[in-house]
Amino acid sequence: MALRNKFVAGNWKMHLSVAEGVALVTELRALLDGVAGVRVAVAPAFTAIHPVADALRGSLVEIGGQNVHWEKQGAFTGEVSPEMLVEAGATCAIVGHSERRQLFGETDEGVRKRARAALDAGLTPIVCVGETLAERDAGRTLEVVGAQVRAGLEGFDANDLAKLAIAYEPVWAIGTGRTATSAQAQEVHAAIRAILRELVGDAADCVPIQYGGSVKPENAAELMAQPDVDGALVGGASLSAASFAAIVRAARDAV
Ligand SMILES: O=C(CO)COP(=O)(O)O
Repeated sequence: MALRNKFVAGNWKMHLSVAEGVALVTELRALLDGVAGVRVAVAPAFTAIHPVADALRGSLVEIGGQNVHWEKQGAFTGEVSPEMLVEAGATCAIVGHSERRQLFGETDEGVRKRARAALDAGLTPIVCVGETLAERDAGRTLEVVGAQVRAGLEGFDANDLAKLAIAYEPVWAIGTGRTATSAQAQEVHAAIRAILRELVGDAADCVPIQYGGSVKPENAAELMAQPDVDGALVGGASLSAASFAAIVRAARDAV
């Protein structure tokens, strides 16, 4: 699968102060010295993006926002624009995380607008999709995830898709210690790839699809050995430089 590099991103969520974040990436860049062929990013809280970017200057580790608004500026209290993220040093932005959808009412339409604006500003959107446990138990996983993918990417062409990533994060696996099996992940990733192929043909093969949900050094290699699992979006295990670096190495080795 030389068509796409593995892409591993750490979502720090509402964790780590500026000092803790800077210390973590200082250790991380040393641990990843010489590790090539994998795209790596960390997504700190907004307040830590600039200092963490400074601490990563000259390293291959990139910075992401945990969310991004679609307007450039204006009366949108609590939001951050794509241009602001770029200025602070970010190169990517998570959009549509299940915590945003479930706790803060974000919709597929908003996710699409955030992804569009991120792309237009030169950021790589990481578009998150995933089913709840009730939806999986009802046999609706592919229907729910498929609908999120189609709605979130409506109007996007092959050029756009070449510049974004998708993260499949089953809600029941996030922060629970309960990982999808590699076969469960592969099934959904392959279904997402099939939808992308319907939308943009062979360009679908270039889109990295990350898996997220209790990814740890112990399960990363098996997950990423699946043909359509192109990396990981890591929560808890990204809060330690050693475990995040181990997951990055697993991605590098799982060609
Ligand atoms: O939500 C996640 C990443 O965005 C996954 O979180 P955990 O790795 O802590 O399960």
